[in-house]
Amino acid sequence: MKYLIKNGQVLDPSIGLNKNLDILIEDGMITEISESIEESKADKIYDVKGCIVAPGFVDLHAHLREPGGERAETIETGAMSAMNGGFTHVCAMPNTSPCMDNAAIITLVLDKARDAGYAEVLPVGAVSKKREGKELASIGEMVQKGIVAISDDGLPVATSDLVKKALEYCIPFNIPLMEHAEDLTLTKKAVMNEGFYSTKLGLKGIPSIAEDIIVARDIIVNSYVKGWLHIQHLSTEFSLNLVREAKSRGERVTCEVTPHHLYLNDSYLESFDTNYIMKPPLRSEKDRLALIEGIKDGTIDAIATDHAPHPNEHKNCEIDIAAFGIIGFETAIPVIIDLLYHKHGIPMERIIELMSINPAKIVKLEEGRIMEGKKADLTVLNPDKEVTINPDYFKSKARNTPFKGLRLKGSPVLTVFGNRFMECRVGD
Ligand SMILES: NC(=O)N[C@@H](CC(=O)O)C(=O)O
Ligand SMILES: [Zn+2]
Ligand SMILES: [Zn+2]
Repeated sequence: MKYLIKNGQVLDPSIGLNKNLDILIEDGMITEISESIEESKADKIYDVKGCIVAPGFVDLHAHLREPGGERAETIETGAMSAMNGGFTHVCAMPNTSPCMDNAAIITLVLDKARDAGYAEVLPVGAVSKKREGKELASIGEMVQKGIVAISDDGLPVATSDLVKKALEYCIPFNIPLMEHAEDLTLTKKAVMNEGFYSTKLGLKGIPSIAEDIIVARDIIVNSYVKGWLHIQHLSTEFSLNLVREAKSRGERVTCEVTPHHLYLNDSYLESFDTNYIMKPPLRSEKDRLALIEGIKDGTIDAIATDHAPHPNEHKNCEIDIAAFGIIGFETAIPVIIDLLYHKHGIPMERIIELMSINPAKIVKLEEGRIMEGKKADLTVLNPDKEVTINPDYFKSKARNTPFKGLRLKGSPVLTVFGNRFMECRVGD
């Protein structure tokens, strides 16, 4: 099959490309890019006038739940949902059951992802065996199978000793240790950010220092061993400053933030809706604005969804027993384009850097350049199309989103990865 993507604004900041161009794709490869390509050359034509054609978006942080959590999501539904949201690559966190802590299970995940044939799945191996925080998992063997990072996500790396060993172990493989920064001694039975709203609502708070203490610990260890630390779902102003300072000292520290921590704050908990419950919790307005500053000044490397599907019964319950986490693939582009591009005037190039170029670099992807002779790896989005988010269109099995019914400006339109094409639909 030959596909022609016509009339899009092709934007690839990594090679300084910003031009209205047509793209011809044959057998999954880009064979021609030029100002006007004859329609007769293609079997199928997508006219994407008014849309941005960007290198495929890469999500550094997602939970696909397989094996073990298939009632919430499978690798197939997760990878399909990712493509419907505009992602061509997603990193799968290892908190499955059994946990992704050995070569055999990494192979299983990759086989299932290949059979599914949607977004490419990049597995992240556990730091410790069974994520118990006692001894290192078989990291070397997992690297051979294709893990792109290690993380005990859902939990912090348990001890300074383990952080040190894990960072040292990763140096020859040149992969990051991805940290879920939460000091568990400070977060027991807590449900939301500690502050004005937790006091007002009478809910037990998760203090911002629970995150900051672990970020500080890890930065100290990382500067000592000269490793590569990546902070996951960073949510506080203080942690952001720690990362900013580490970067200014030339240390190798990268970080991601989620669309929900950029868009929402802890005041939304007044609704008592369990779809506002996640880890880290939605923070104060001051923290949220600091994160937007971090987007503007370059401190933040990537936007990652932390797509965390849960079955309905784990959310349809009292707030203090609800599961933490929300789905994110299919709302990321509308939330980010509406907020960062339209409301904060952040250039589209910077958004593409945060959602494609930088995350692709972190997991060392070769694809993604919009050039003749390269594999087609594209995210097409319409920045001016308004959508009312409607989970009925979602490909994810789960429905735990706080963005249902929200009207947002910006929508994914088409995702292309090789021969895999998906026309996106996330709302009306
Ligand atoms: N973010 C969450 O609230 N939950 C994640 C775990 C995690 O990312 O820490 C999950 O696996 O459900
Ligand atoms: Zn986490
Ligand atoms: Zn996570």
